[in-house]
Amino acid sequence: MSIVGAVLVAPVLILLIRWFYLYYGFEKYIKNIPGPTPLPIIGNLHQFGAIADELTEFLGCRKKYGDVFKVRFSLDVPNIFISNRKVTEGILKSNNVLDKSTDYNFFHNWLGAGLLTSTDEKWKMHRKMLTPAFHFKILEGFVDTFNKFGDILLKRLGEEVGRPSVDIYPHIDIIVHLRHNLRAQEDSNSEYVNYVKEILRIVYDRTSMITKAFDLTYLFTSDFSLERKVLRVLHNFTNGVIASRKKELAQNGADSSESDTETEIKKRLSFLDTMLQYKEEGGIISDESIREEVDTFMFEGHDTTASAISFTLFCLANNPHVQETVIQELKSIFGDHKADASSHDLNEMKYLEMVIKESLRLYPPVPLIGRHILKDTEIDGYSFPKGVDVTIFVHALHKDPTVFPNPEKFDPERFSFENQNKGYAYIPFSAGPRNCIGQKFAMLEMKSVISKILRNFELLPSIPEHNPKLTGAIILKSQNGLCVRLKKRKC
Ligand code: HEM
Repeated sequence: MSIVGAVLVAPVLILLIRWFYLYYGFEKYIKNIPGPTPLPIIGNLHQFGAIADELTEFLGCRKKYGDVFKVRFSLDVPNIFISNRKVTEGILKSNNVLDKSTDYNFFHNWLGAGLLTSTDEKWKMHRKMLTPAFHFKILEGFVDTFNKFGDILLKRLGEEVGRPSVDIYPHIDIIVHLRHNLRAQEDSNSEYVNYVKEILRIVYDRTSMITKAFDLTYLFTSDFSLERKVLRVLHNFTNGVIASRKKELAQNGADSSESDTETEIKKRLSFLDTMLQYKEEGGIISDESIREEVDTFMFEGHDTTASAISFTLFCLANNPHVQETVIQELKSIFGDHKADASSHDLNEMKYLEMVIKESLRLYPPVPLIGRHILKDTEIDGYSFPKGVDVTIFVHALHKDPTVFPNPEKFDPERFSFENQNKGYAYIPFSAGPRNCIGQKFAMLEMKSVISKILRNFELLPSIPEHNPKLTGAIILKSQNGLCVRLKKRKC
């Protein structure tokens, strides 16, 4: 063999040896777990990467192999998919399984080690520091802001009245983003929003496409340079938000009397203030860490909430009896008054909360949650050896017919007062120590936006009938939009 031939063959041989070594190393512990047969080096990437809709493929595996199955996406580690409630509980409750799975590494260039992606002491410290920013009393302060942006949304939706079919998602998406981000409001094309979409697409592709999954081959794709450009814009943007807030605090002080606009900025960024004050008082947190948290919250707080609101509106449009019951509840709270909802009013919307919960069951905005196993772990007869990734397959977990009879049916009564406790069979906000820090905030915002829309518009099924095509392994979306019809409500 020539020297050139040897140079080309040697790396492939090394990769093959490494793959077989790791494959058999893990396989002896997880051979009782079924799954599709992998190919050397690329594992099962060829089976998932080539199709646009991984979620459907995973559901296919769930059907074929059961509620615990294995897949190999990466060069090194198997990924065990779980939609079994007992095993889910064992994983999410464990203090030994707090690290995120290998896939989350693709977020690092953007989010660094923010709350979603960080581990160990840094995560513990930041979680403790940021938890007070989500106290009920602080959240109450956001209600006026929700109302203000709800009014902008009503104006936009008013222009769609009478059309046979309106995709509701882009309207909700833009309002949720704008509400979180003052500077995006100044940018009518919302460059920031578009760049967030682009980075999510890049991260998603990296989790599923052979050419993009490996660092070495990724270097030669067009996404490599695009990602750098997108990150420059996103990080500059966030740094700008932080710098202007720092300046305001320096000029006015946190407690100084403020104009309406200033108060609003402060409310919207109160978790940022928490970090800036912590630093001011001598706490150790770098500017880079603050930036990572702001990016993390902007991501976690937007796309999830926009997805949840849009799917709930779609469910309401297609379930007129449920919509009517929500309207009766709203009438009992507001009577004939046109006033905006207060935080007390939002807390009274018990049936609407059941509706939102049922929508989060059928359409969980985070359909997959990943963890990395750091210590050999045994749960309910399954071995999870150190080094494997596990994925809690929330989308499938939520359709367990033993907990949710007739699981495809939209039925808010499943969450009535006496039916509240679903344990680990229902986890739209995850559960255990790494659950969603923003869940109460999200529920308040969802109730505010949805009740405002329903008080002004009747939601009807679109013409022609619309069937969403679910997609998205990071955030659940519909490939063909979420279409409804809007009619001005007379009451
Ligand atoms: C309907 C809306 C929302 C849903 C369904 C949702 C769901 C989730 C889920 C499933 C996780 C766990 C992710 C994982 O382990 O990979 C999570 C974590 C997180 N969420 Fe949410 N979320 C929502 C809204 C929000 C909002 C509004 C915020 C902030 C304002 C937020 C901030 C976070 C953060 C920072 C984490 C990481 C927590 C940690 O690891 O300590 N989320 N969320």
